[in-house]
Amino acid sequence: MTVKVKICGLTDEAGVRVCLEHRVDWLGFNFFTRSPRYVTLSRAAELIRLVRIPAAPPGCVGLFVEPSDAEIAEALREVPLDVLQLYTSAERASEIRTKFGRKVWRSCPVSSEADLPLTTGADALIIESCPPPEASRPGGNGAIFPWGLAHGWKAPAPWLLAGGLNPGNVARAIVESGAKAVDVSSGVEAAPGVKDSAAIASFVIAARQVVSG
Ligand SMILES: O=C(O)c1ccccc1NCC(=O)[C@H](O)[C@H](O)COP(=O)(O)O
Repeated sequence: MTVKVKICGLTDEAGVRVCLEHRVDWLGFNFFTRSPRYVTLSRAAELIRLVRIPAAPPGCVGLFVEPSDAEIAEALREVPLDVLQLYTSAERASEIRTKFGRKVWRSCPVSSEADLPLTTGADALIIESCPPPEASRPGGNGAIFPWGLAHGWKAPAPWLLAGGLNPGNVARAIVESGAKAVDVSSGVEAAPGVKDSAAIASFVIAARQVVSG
């Protein structure tokens, strides 16, 4: 089975276009205002208009950190998001899923086997490393966790592996974790918030060379 790929934190047309060329499965737009990858709702909507052209467009994912209902409602009014990626508790994720009738992916910080969730109110889970103590944001820090932790995990939902992946380590990460889908942001950038088209292309090619499951 070909591994699916999400490229997160897109901010410009060049990044979106290289994702389309390489048939990336999901594009991520970051609505956390303190992120170097933050995009306004209108900018995300503008970029998404570019991807509605192909016959099989990628899914569009909006990333939120502890969002209020009002924040989600406004985003959904302005941006045609397929998925809400949430940094929040399982209970709040489930509540948002019910309230807004939209697919919800919950980001779960993992540093040991005990952190791997066994239940979920979400449609999918993104498992990634815990933020370093000095971090100013809960994700997008480029930190990794021991990928092998996920191997025997009885995941309660489909899941994506994230955190510190890059073109040079993604193949090994897939093999060691057994992931069927991967998510990257800082590992395909030339500088925080500036996507590198060549790195995006190399990442997708490297991930898809691995046969998972
Ligand atoms: O990227 C950010 O600045 C960010 C801010 C707040 C919450 C999450 C954030 N990023 C997470 C992601 O972009 C991805 O979904 C994923 O975790 C990959 O992160 P990375 O380690 O940078 O590849």
